[in-house]
Amino acid sequence: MRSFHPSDVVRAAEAPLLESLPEGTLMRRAAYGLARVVASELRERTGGIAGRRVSLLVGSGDNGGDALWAGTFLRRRGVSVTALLLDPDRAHPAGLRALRKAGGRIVPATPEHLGDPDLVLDGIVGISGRGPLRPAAAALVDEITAPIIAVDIPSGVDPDTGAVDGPAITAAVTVTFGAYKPVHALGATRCGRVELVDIGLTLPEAGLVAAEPSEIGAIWPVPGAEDDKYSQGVVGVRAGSARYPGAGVLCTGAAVAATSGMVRYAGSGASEVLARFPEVVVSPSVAETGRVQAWVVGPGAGTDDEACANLRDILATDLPVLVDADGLTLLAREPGLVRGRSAHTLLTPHAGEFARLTGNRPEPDRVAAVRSLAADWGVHVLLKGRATLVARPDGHVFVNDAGGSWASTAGAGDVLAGVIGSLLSSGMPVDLAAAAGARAHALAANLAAQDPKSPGAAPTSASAILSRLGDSIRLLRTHIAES
Ligand SMILES: NC(=O)C1=CN([C@@H]2O[C@H](COP(=O)(O)OP(=O)(O)OC[C@H]3O[C@@H](n4cnc5c(N)ncnc54)[C@H](O)[C@@H]3O)[C@@H](O)[C@H]2O)[C@@H](O)CC1
Ligand SMILES: [K+]
Repeated sequence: MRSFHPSDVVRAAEAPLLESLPEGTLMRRAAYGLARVVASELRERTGGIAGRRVSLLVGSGDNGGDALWAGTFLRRRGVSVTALLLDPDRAHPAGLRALRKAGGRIVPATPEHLGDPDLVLDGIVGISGRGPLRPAAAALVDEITAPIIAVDIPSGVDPDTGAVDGPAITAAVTVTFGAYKPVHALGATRCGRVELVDIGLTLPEAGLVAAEPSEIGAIWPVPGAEDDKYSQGVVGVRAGSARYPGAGVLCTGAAVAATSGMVRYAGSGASEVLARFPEVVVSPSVAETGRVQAWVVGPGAGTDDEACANLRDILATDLPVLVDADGLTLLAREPGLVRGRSAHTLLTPHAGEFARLTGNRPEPDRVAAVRSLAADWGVHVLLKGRATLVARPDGHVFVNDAGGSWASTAGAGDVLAGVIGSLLSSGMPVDLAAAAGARAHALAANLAAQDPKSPGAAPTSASAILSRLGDSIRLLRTHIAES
């Protein structure tokens, strides 16, 4: 698992080292690692290091100090370094002295001093930064055409929430120190590739984690020698309606593709489902559906009296239940249906549905928002987005950065619900089922946007995502062999 630690935890972990090590050691350790990444980027991008040009954007804190020290180390490798000071009176004194001694140029942060660098280091603010870039920094950043390497975090992006509320850095690479911070998962599009430099911190267990592909591949259920169609889990899908028959087809099809267990469908779209997936066992109603080990209820299922009665009946079982889409709209009116359940419930809202459930949109602190709903209602919550979050009632959160936004298309949520429902029926713990499903779904969407016969990517569709689920799961499972 990759762990993400908020800034107060990182600061607390730094404190004993700052006490015990000679002054400046920790910063030089960080800056040395940073300089190595910068050097290798220079080599990769320009074919060499000596004689290349690097500009440093230097703010008023230790983040600027890191940049100045990295500039000092780069000078020693023959790089031409210019430090642009945003707040000359408050720039890190020891870092300034060191860079000056090493032959770096030190100038005020104005556009005419930017020059034509090969790379720019963003040392404007680190984990103590709050809010967007201030106007002078924003104006300077606007002029930059060279790739930016962010020091610790991309400035202007909130380190703990990844929220952006105005001008901010978009980096090609982010070099972080001691620990990954939440921004590296929640604001991944601003960070580019993230490199971690170990500075020897001892950290507590994290409350925000991301599963590695190999870990998901390793837990994905596949049939064993003793398995039959029932032993692998049977999922019931109550999705689709006369108005939205496609939701039933997509959700059920995804459940079929995700595991080898059996899929039962209950609802008015049975003939459409059967026409596309003859392996599904259909019945016209929830009451007539045979035994299942988990339910998915809600995608395109409507909000009429019958849909409401079905939701009640399904939630009255002692089985894990995933509630999505129309099911969430109904729940918003009657949260009592899930609050008292003894079995697990997983709610899978997008931001708008989240607002319907809680009265507030989840931004800007999506992690806090999802934790609060999970704890309040005693449920698991999967909040959809570029970074999908899965919160347990105890506050533990999985994050999955989709690595692309191709899944932002109609019906993609129905596919996600089917995948996770299938994993739930296999007996997988709810948070892992949700995290694994989110990962496989995002990967399938990225695959669907690509074409092996031509480079690049193009918009895709829920049906195409469904058709690439098998490839996605195969890819996740091959990571087991690789790692
Ligand atoms: N403490 C240490 O020894 C180490 C700290 N490290 C670096 O230190 C950073 C944290 O440094 P600091 O706590 O000094 O603070 P920062 O450098 O993150 O921020 C400096 C100051 O910027 C101001 N500021 C806040 N928001 C701003 C904004 N939007 N625009 C402009 N200015 C703003 C504030 O006055 C803040 O105190 C880390 O991110 C990391 O880069 C690393 O060198 C590792 C070791
Ligand atoms: K920074």
